[in-house]
Amino acid sequence: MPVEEFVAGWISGAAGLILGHPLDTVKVRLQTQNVYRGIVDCVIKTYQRESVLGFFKGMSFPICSVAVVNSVLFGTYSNSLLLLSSTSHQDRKAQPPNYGHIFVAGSIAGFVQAYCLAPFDLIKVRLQNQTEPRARPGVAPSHYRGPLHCARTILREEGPRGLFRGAWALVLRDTPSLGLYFLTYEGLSWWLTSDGKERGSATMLVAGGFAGIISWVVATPLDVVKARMQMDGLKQQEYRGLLDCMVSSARQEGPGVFFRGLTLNSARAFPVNAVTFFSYEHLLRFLS
Ligand SMILES: CN(C)C(=N)NCCC[C@H](N)C(=O)O
Repeated sequence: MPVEEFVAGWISGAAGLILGHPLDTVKVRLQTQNVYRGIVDCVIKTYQRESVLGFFKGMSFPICSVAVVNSVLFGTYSNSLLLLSSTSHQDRKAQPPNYGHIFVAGSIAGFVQAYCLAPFDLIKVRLQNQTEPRARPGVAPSHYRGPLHCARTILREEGPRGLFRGAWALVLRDTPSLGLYFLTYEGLSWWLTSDGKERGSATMLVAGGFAGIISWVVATPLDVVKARMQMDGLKQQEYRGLLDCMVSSARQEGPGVFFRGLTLNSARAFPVNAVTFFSYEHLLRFLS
């Protein structure tokens, strides 16, 4: 089992995460809170109330967990592809990719990583949604004082299952969208690289960026449902399940609700995933 795929996945994921977190915070708030008139309004209110630090709420935990999550994603993808096509990362560069195998391996990786990601993502979303300014004397503290306090509080208030709120929506979001993610990356990389040549840095950046945009466009409707399910239960429980969340969100806010955060998801997807694939490929070359 190629260990370097796991290591490269971890480091590249951390690089992408730091780059995209501020936009991710704005997106999560727009998807779950009906108090903003749009992206600019949310950015201004966040800055005024919480300063620039508000955009980085909930980032420390994903920086640690990305080690697990991204190495599981890239490691499972690469090893599933190895099983399906019996070719290593090096051999695959010399022959045309089998797109069916790539989609299936990406979907398996998406399914597996969604389960690892679920509790970390839930904690990130809960912390990102705390709009109180930093704790000061005389100002009421936030419900959660940090990632570990958040995990402990969820366990106490909602039980162990509380940590997996929204996990099904996450699995449904990531299984097909990650199949598409790797399919787009491999397809574009193959198309942009002349026969017999090594994949170039510009190719990695462009293919990674478009893989991010296409997969996030497809993933956004379930991303909205996932974020709402994850916030459900904090005050009271509003939804009876995934389907109920979809139906009542559409009834109350119209079908457009499923595209909330689409612009931000697409805007952050290009740089985040360009950097992720670029560092992943270069780290793999360096490690193997
Ligand atoms: C559509 N989805 C869920 C994905 N493409 N996921 C994989 C890329 C994740 C990357 N850290 C990002 O946040 O874009």
